[in-house]
Amino acid sequence: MHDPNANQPLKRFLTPFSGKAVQPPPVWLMRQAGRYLPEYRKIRSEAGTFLDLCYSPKLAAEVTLQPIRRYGFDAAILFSDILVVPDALGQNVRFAEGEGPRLEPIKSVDDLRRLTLSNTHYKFAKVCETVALLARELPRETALIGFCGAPWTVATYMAEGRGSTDQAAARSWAYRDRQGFSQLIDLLTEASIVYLSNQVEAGANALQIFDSWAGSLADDEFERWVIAPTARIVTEIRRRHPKVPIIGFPRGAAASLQKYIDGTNVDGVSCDTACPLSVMQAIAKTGKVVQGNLDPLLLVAGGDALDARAGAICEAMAGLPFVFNLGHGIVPETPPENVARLVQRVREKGN
Ligand SMILES: Cc1c2[nH]c(c1CCC(=O)O)Cc1[nH]c(c(CCC(=O)O)c1C)Cc1[nH]c(c(CCC(=O)O)c1C)Cc1[nH]c(c(C)c1CCC(=O)O)C2
Repeated sequence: MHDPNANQPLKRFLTPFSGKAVQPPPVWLMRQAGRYLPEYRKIRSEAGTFLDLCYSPKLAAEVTLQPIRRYGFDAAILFSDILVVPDALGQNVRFAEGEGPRLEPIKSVDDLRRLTLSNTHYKFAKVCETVALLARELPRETALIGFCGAPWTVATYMAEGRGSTDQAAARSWAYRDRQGFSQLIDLLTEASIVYLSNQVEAGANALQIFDSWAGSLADDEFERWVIAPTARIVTEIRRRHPKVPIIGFPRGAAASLQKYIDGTNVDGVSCDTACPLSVMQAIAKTGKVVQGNLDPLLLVAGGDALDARAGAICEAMAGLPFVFNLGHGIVPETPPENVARLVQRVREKGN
C-alpha cells in the first residue's frame, strides 16, 4: 500500500533541507560537547591531550553522545576539531592547556614541503572510526553532522601558528605571494574533500564547513579564498554524495551572505549573532536552510532574556526552513541547566 510518509525523513533535522519548515524547529548547538559539561571534563582529564581525545574513537564517540543523552538534540556533531586536518597533513599541532591551539607556523611555499596528503590516511581513518561508532549508537531520530574547517580559516591558524584577532599572517601571505598561498589553499581544499567524503562514507548524514574567520577579508579576497575553495568542496562532495546536505558557516560575513550562497551552492548557512533576523528570513524564503543566531553569552545569562530572544528567533523563522542554533559555540562558563531551559523553550515556543 502507498505510505504517505514513506518519503518523510525519519530524522527531523533533515526535513528543512527538502525545503519544508518543521515546527518546532530542529535544534542543536555548536560546541554542544565541551567543557561546560562535567561529564566531558571527566573524560577529557583521563584522555591525555585534546588531540588524543580526537583520535580515540570510543572516547570521542562518548563525548559526542553526552549532550544527546542530556538534551535530546535533533543532531549530534562529530567530536573532533578543524585543526585535525593540518595535524594529519604533518604540521606540528598542540593545544596548550588554557591557551588554545599552537602550531609550528607555515609561512612560505618552502614550509609547505613538510605537508602531504598521503600523510592523512591514518588520522582521518581514526576520526571515521568515531563516525562509524556514532552511526551505530545514535538514536534513529538523531542526525549525525560531520565537519571540517574551511580552507581559509584553517590556513589562518596554520600561518599564524595560533588563533589571532586579525588573521594578519595569512592575509599578508596572500598579498605577498598569491601563488604560494594558493598552493596552501589548494592542499587544504583537496584534504577537506577527502576528509568529508570519508566522513559521509562512514555514516555522516550532513556536513558543516566552519569558516570562522571569513569576516576578515576584503570582498575580492573573500571571493578568492572563501567562496572559490568552498565551491570546489561543495561541487566535489555533491558529485560523490548528492543527497547529503552541506551547511556553510561564513562567520562575520552577513553582508556577503547571499554572494556566498550563490557562489558556493551550499544547502544551508549558519548565521552568527550579528546577522540581522531580516537577512535570515530573506535567505530562508529562497528555500535555503538557515541556522543560528542566538548569542552564546545569552545562554550564559539565562533567565527571561534568554526565553524572550529564543522566542523571537523562533517566531521570525516560523514557517521557513530553519534549524535553531547559536551564532557561535557554547562557552565553557555556560550553566548546563540553561541549555535544558533553551531546548524546552524552543520546543514549546516553536510549536
Ligand atoms: C576555530 C575552530 C576550532 N575548532 C572548531 C572551530 C570552528 C568553530 C569556531 O569558530 O569555534 C570546531 C570545533 N571544535 C570542537 C568541535 C566539536 C564538536 C562540537 O561542536 O561539539 C568543533 C565542531 C571541539 C573543541 N575544540 C576545542 C575544544 C576545547 C579544548 C579542550 O577541551 O581542552 C573543544 C571541545 C579547542 C579549540 N579548537 C579551536 C580553538 C580555537 C580551540 C581553543 C579554544 C577553546 O579552548 O575553546 C579551533
